[in-house]
Amino acid sequence: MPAVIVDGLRKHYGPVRAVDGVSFTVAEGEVLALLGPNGAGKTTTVEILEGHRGRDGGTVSVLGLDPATGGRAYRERIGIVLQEAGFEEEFTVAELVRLYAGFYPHPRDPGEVIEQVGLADKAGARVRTLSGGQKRRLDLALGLVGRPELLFLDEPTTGFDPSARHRAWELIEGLRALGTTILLTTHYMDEAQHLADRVAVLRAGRLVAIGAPDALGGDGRGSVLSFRLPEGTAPADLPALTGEIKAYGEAVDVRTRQAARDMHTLTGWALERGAELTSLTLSQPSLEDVYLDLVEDPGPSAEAGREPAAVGERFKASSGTGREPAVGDESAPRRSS
Ligand SMILES: Nc1ncnc2c1ncn2[C@@H]1O[C@H](COP(=O)(O)OP(=O)(O)OP(=O)(O)O)[C@@H](O)[C@H]1O
Repeated sequence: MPAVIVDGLRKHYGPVRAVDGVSFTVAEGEVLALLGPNGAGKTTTVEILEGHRGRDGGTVSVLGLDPATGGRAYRERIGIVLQEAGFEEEFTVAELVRLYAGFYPHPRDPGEVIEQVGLADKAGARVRTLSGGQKRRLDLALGLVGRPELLFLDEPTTGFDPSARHRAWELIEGLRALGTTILLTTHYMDEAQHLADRVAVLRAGRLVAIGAPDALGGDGRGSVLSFRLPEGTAPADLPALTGEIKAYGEAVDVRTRQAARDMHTLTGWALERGAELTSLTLSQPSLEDVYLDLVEDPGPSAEAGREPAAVGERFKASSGTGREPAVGDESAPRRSS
């Protein structure tokens, strides 16, 4: 049985359809990354799964329980790392991690967790003296200490320096290796690519694609033909290609589904001119390219009533709106924002 089953989930705030009929599953031990622009509905979805927001429709099962009614038994089995945690500032790091450990029946060793997140030298420091990135690491420690079966990570490395980010990734990979199911939100495509077994892309409250990071978009992704313009030529001089041409100064990218044909046209054109095509490469679009296609493409009218794109389909989306979330206030253990 999947660790998470979400079916037809809906949450509306007046006219705003924050989550508008979203369905997906997360397998036991899987890492799923929820992606989407600001206001797409990621936090709302995650907070419903955490049991911190109510829903207006649909069914949700997490670890076999309904988060809305699972109570303490449910909260003891999950870990939550929030985007912006409010801390008990006068505690020391060690005191706070120990305090949280006390909320759970089978906690990890607080000292070990502090070490794992790289705060050993700050164990005795008061929380208010920590830097922003160090507070985020403390967040992570508090999410881990209860030995959760399922961990929710809301933008877990925002504000981390590059080495702290890699350390956090290693930590998350370690948890995955131990069989922890992880649902994370992130705006970093490299993070999703690195950590996630699958990514789900939300846009304006709807799921527009779900699949492995390398397969998102499937055959529909096409290829990217990249080269530098030969000297003395402009993009306007290029021959007609089947793919879409984008020039960035002298660098040109062609997104194409007919790579052989476009490559042939292009190299023929260069040969005729006695020109060289330097840095000519053929590659797959990055997760970021595919993501931007998904969230930037046409207006909302194009997606009404659409099902999430199966891998291999063309999918469309446009960006969501900004948000001012009012975080639900039910239930401990959870820090207030
Ligand atoms: N408590 C609330 N009251 C009213 N509208 C809300 C509330 N919470 C969220 N919304 C709206 O719901 C939509 C989805 O917001 P949500 O916070 O889920 O987006 P998100 O994908 O997490 O965004 P971000 O990347 O900025 O964190 C937005 O339009 C937001 O303004």
